[in-house]
Amino acid sequence: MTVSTAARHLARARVGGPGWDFNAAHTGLHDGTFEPLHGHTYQVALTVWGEPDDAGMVADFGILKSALRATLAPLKRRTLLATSTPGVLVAEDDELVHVTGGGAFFTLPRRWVALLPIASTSTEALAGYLADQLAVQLAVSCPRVERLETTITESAECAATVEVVLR
Ligand SMILES: Nc1nc2c(c(=O)[nH]1)N=C([C@H](O)[C@H](O)COP(=O)(O)OP(=O)(O)OP(=O)(O)O)CN2
Repeated sequence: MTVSTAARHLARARVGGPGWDFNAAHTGLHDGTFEPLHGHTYQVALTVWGEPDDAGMVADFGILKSALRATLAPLKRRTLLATSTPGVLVAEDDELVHVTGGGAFFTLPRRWVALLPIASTSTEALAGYLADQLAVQLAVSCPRVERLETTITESAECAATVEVVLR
């Protein structure tokens, strides 16, 4: 006997996880003060939801991995600096980036830095940055994706997840 159902299937596809690591430095802001600059080996994952197509896919894993890889590439082995932190001035010239505020003043070579238009480099903020970048890309390349979620794991015990609803 064949059992059929008219229920709409919302499928979830996931890429990333173990093996999707990148190293970066950052400094979190705690009570308005920068903590010392330090590094993490961040691990990332991307999950998408949507109704599968006739081939049974919500989005091709290959396209999802390419989008995730492209989004991570500018962050790898860089110092991640937020450019929209209240009370912190980030100024750049061709060679250098100068950061003033949060109880610190430091200068780094421009090529070592990824400037991110976010308010902090907390794990949550970084997950939100990735989610926003991926939402823009997947809205074009994966039109069946209705919702996405990025997770960044900064250590065995600390991770953050941000969700974006596309439509
Ligand atoms: N919700 C969040 N909390 C904290 C974040 C964050 O991004 N989101 N970040 C930090 C620090 O910047 C740091 O990266 C991690 O701190 P912590 O886990 O406390 O790590 P430590 O090694 O310093 O602490 P141990 O107690 O030795 O594990 C803090 N909080």
